[in-house]
Amino acid sequence: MKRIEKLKIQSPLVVCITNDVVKNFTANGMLAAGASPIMSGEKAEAHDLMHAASALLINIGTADRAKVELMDRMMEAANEKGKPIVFDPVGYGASDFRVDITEDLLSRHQVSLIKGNGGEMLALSGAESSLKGVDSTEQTDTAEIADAVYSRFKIPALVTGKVDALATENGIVTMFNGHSLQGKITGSGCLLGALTAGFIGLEKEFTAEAVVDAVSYYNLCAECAAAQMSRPAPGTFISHLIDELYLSEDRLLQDRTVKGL
Ligand SMILES: Nc1ncnc2c1ncn2[C@@H]1O[C@H](COP(=O)(O)OP(=O)(O)O)[C@@H](O)[C@H]1O
Ligand SMILES: Cc1ncsc1CCOP(=O)(O)O
Repeated sequence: MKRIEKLKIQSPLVVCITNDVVKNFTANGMLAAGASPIMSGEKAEAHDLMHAASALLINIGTADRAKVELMDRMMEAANEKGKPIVFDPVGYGASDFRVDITEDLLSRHQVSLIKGNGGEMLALSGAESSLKGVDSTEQTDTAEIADAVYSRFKIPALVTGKVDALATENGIVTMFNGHSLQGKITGSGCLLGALTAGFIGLEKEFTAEAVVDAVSYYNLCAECAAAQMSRPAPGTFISHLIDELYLSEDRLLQDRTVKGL
């Protein structure tokens, strides 16, 4: 079965421990694409939720001390049950708190994919980075950044931007789809993290193909969304993007532009 069809039929359950800004947008985007999101605020339900789930998303965008405990318990349960984890270090480098919690969680749990924008991921690699809050102003090539993060952690690394890059033990894949309006709505990268967890969850473990399809499908839907609009602008783009995630099918992936897979 093709991957998009499989997502829509199997609807993998993804536990999303994500930030307060994007919860609603993430849930709507996941549902539209065919996945089944569940958000949680209670660590006591970690084992039950991760038993039923196909994957876990951890996004530190509005983490506080209590949420870090929740993330810790969810990651522990996911590792125990062999469920893949996607980790999104939103705003890494913007504060010592974000750096400390990321380093701690990544040192104590096994993660299948780390994903973030250029600024976050360059900082995570240990280099000087330009980040303004949660937004990247980084000009460094995303492929170079992905490679640097992979070299540091030996965990597959996805770096987003105009060009997206995935680094794994097999080298670098670059992906060229997407629309500039994705950079003008909040939660664009966060939703991609959740979708990626759904695509990896379908396969039960990380595969580069699943991540490349997740990124390409999302970005091609964004291109289609913008093409529907007579005056492309952020407000209506959000609705069109959700609609395209719902309406599009596997054949859309024939239009993807990918190098290195
Ligand atoms: N200028 C752009 N052109 C095409 N796609 C983009 C552009 N900026 C961001 N994207 C896409 O938007 C999504 C989010 O990327 P990004 O803006 O880097 O993340 P974040 O929202 O975490 O800062 C990715 O799918 C990426 O490919
Ligand atoms: C604005 C903001 N502040 C904390 S988390 C967040 C959302 C960031 O979402 P994204 O990185 O996907 O644009």
